[in-house]
Amino acid sequence: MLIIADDKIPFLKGALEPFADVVYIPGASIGPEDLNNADGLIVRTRTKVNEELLKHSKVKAVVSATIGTDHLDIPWLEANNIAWTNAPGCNSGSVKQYIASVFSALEMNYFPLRGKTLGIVGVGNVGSKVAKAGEAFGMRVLMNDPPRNEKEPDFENVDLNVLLQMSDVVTFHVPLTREGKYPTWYLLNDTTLMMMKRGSVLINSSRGEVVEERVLMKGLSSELIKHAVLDVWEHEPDISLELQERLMIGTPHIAGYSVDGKANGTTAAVRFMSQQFGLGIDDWSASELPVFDDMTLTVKEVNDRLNLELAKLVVSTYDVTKDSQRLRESPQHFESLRGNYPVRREFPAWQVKVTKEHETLKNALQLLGFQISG
Ligand SMILES: NC(=O)c1ccc[n+]([C@@H]2O[C@H](COP(=O)([O-])OP(=O)(O)OC[C@H]3O[C@@H](n4cnc5c(N)ncnc54)[C@H](O)[C@@H]3O)[C@@H](O)[C@H]2O)c1
Ligand SMILES: O=C(O)[C@H](O)[C@H](O)COP(=O)(O)O
Repeated sequence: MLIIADDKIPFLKGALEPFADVVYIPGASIGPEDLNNADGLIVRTRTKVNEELLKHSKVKAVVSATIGTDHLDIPWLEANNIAWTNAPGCNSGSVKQYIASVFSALEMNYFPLRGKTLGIVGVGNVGSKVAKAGEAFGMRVLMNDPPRNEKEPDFENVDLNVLLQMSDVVTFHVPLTREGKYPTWYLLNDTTLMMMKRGSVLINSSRGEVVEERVLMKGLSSELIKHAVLDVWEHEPDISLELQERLMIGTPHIAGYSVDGKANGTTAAVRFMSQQFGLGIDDWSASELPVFDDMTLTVKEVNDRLNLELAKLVVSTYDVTKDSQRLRESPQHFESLRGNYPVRREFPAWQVKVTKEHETLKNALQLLGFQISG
C-alpha cells in the first residue's frame, strides 16, 4: 500500500509505516505524477484535491488534517467513490486561544472589553468556543448562524445586519462557500460594511475571501472600523502590504497552529486511514506533545481591572502580537513563517495557581479552559 502525505503534518512519521510505504511531499507540490500508484492521500490546506490531481490515480481515501475543506472538491470525490474526511474541531481550541490573545491585545491597547458586545458570525466548533472567550472577558455575546437557526429551534440567532449594528467587536468563523442558501463569499461587502457600528473592531480568522479586502480598507479609512485583525487574506500568501500597514494585527494564517490542534488533526487522519484500509489502529493518538519547563502561572494580587489580569495570563501562553510583528518584518515569508511556526500549547495544557479567593477570575479562567489550582 502507498500513502502520499503532506510533509508538514507533525506526529505522522512512523504511524502508518508498519502498514504502508509513506512518501512525504510539500503540500503545494503534490501533483498527479506522485499519485499514480497511491492508495491514500493525507493533506492539509495547501493541496488542491480535485479531478486534475486524482483522475489518473487509484486513490481510494483522502483525509485533510484540518478543519477547512474548501481545498477539496467534495462533489467530485463523492461522485468518484473516493472516501474523504476532514478533522472537525481539531484546532478550534487553538483559534479560541488566538482570539483570546486578540482580546488581550485590545485590553492592553485601551479598548476595554467588559460590558461591550461581541458579534460572532458562524457558531460551529470555533465560534462556540470563541463565545466562551467573549464571556470570560465580560462581553455580551450575539450569534449569527442561519444554517444552525434552521435546524435548532433553541438557537438564538441574531440577524446579520442587527448583529453588525450592535457589535463592538465582530468576528467571523464561517466556512468559505460560494453557493447554497447561505454563501459566505464576501460576507463583508459594501452593503454589510454600512451596517457596522462606528468605531468597531473586525476580526477574520476564517477564510480570506469572507471579507472583501477593498471594502475593509474603505472601512478603516473612514474609521467606521477602528481596528482590524486578519489571520487569513484574500490572496495569501501574496498579501496586500497596503492593508497590512493598516491592521492592528495581521498574522500568516496560524490561528489554528497550536501543537495540540495539529496533533488532533493528525490523530483524525491516521484513524481515518486505519478505518478505510482496516489497519487496526482506529484508536491511534498523537502523543508526547512538547512541554515547556514551567507551565504553571501564578496570580498573587488581582488588579482592579480584572480583564488586564486575564490578558496577562493569556499573553503568557500565547502573544498574537509577536506573530503579527514577525509577518510585518517579512511579509514575503508568509509560508515559511507557517512552516517554521514556534511551539504553542493551548490553555488546557497550562495550570493557573490563584492564591487568593477570586471567584470572578476563576470563572473567567475556567471559561478559557485553563487548569486551575489554588
Ligand atoms: N485561521 C485558521 O487557522 C483556522 C483554524 C480553524 C478553522 N478555520 C476556519 O474557520 C472557519 C470555522 O471553522 P469551524 O471549525 O468552526 O467550522 P464549523 O463547520 O464547525 O462551523 C462553521 C459554522 O458556520 C455556520 N455558517 C455557514 N454558513 C454561514 C453563514 N452564511 N452565516 C453564518 N454562519 C454560517 C455553519 O452553520 C457552522 O455552524 C472555517 O472557515 C475554517 O476553515 C481557520
Ligand atoms: O482549516 C484549518 O484547519 C485551518 O485553516 C488550518 O490552520 C490550516 O492549516 P494548513 O493546512 O494551511 O497548514
